This record gives sequence, C-alpha cells and structure tokens, in this order.
Amino acid sequence: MAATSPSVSQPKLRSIKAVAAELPALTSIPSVYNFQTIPNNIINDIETFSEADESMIPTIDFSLLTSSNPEERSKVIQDLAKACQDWGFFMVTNHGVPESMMKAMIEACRAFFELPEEEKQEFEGKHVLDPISEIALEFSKRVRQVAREITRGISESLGLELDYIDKALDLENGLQLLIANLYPPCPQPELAMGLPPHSDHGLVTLLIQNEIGGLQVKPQGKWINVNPIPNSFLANIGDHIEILSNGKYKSVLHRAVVNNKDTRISIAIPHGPAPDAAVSPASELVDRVSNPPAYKAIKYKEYIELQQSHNLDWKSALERIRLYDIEYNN
Ligand SMILES: O=C(O)CCC(=O)C(=O)O
Ligand SMILES: [Fe+2]
Repeated sequence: MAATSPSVSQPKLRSIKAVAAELPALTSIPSVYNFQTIPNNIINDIETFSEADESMIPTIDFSLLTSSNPEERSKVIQDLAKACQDWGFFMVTNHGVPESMMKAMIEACRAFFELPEEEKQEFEGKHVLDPISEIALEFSKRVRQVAREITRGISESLGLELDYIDKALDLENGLQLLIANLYPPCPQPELAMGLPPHSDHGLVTLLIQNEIGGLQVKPQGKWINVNPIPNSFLANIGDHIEILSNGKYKSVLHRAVVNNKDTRISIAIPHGPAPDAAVSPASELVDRVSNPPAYKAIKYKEYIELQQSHNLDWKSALERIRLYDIEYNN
C-alpha cells in the first residue's frame, strides 16, 4: 500500500500525521503547508465553486452493465458515454463488492495509519502491503473486476469492440495501485490543501472513503463537492482514456480539501494498462484530416515516470505529450 500523506510534495515536509499529533497545541499550520504560497496553486478559484451541481453527478448502476437484457445494456452504455463525456466521473452502485469488505478495508487503513511512525516505517519498501494484506488482496481482486467491466463498457461506448481496450493495452497484465490517504483535522483548512488539483494516470480510478467529505472535482469549470452515495464507488476517467479516445473523454481534475473537525480516509484504486503497453489514440477514433491524433504514443510506465518526476500538478504530464491544443472546460 502506498500510504501517501495529504501534503504537497516537498522534501522537507514531515508526515502530516506527525504534525497533526501536535494538535490541539498547534493552532496554525507551519508556513510550508500553506498551499496559497506555492506558485501555480490557485486556491482562490473558490469563486468558481458550485454547491448546486452536486445532485447532478451521474450514477451508473453496475448491475445493468452485466445485464443480459440488450435494452438495459444499451441504455447503461449510453449513460456511461454521457457521464464520461460531460463529467469524467460518476458513482457506481450495485457493484457487488460487499459493504462489509469496503468498511473492513477503510478500518484496515485506519489501523495502519494509527501505527506509531517507527512501526509504519518498517513496512516501507517491499513489505508495504503486509499490515493489511489479506483484506487488501481480496478487496483489490474484487475492485479490479469492477474496473475491467467498466472499461469494457467504456470501450463499447466509444464505438469500439467490447474488449478493444483489454486487448490493445494488455489489461490481463494491467497495473492496479492501491493508495490510502489520511487527512487529519487541520486548524486552518482554508490555507491548506489535502491533495492538490491533479488528474490520475491510467484508465479508471475507483475510490472509496469514510463518511467524511473532502473530495472536489472540476468537470465543467467549477469545483464541485462530492459526497458519494454510501457503499458506492466513485469512478473517474484517467489520462490514458483521454489519450486512447483522442480527447473525446477527458480525465477529470480533482483535489481533496481538509476540514478542522474530522479525520478523513480515502482509498483510491487506479487501474491502468500493462506497464509495457504503448498507449496512443485508437486508430479507429482518429482521422488524419478531420481528427488527427492529439497525443504522442507513450509506454504507460514511461508516462508514470514522467508524472512522478514532477509535482502532482493539474494535468501537466498529459500536456507534455499533447500534440496540439484541444478544448478543455476546466
Ligand atoms: O482523497 C481523495 O478523495 C482523492 C484521492 C486522490 O485523488 C488520489 O489518491 O489520487
Ligand atoms: Fe486522484
């Protein structure tokens, strides 16, 4: 498990948990955590914040994706196309992963975060999965099945063969990550940022969280609070669906804000191509004259290296491989 700290990536930052342990003695945040002083991190676009749109977040009933009724299936594929094109993210209900398993996973991560710093460090490196391995392995397996079915649906919604993405990007060997995020209460939430705005690499990320909100997404020029339906997954489109679809479906910007009362835990599970798969716009979806490829082909693992070698920052990795400007709402 990659236990990321909810902090901007700067080398001299301490674990946010260690800083939070000094609370409530700490009434203001150390200046290095002040998000507003970091160049390019415009937290002040709060005026573009919209409360009203939350209720419009699309929901995909997963059970219909596997329905044998062709009408139901075609309706949900249309819904999926619309959700991907207009929003880049959606909630997934009726996915079949037991509620008890989702809760146990959150609790396992909480227990991991509560370990003393020295004990947590013992799990650094290759043993990082150990403290939560049994539940994490079973959970990851189930979540992967959900993600692959969604990817098949996305493939079909783009007018491609159902298993086009599966085959083209060798999803049998596809990369799956499990990222646990801990956001302790912060005395000055308006100055800090739990996780700065970014898009995810890969195809589809599925996210679960405890009952505390904090995720915001920016699908159409405005930040929107997301409070997922209990027991649902929040799915978002990653950069590699944007590349494969030649920009028809765009990866969505999101960020996590903090609050001064409750600890938030989220678990993000990105699903990507096989690390050695080269990803480029699908030839079926480009046209040399009217719709030329908008992105360079790049191996998935090279893209990840590109993204990791820079600050987690808006959509900067995708911009590096984009061949010409395309229209973004965000
Ligand atoms: O904590 C969240 O809700 C967002 C996490 C996230 O975006 C990530 O880990 O990539
Ligand atoms: Fe993310």
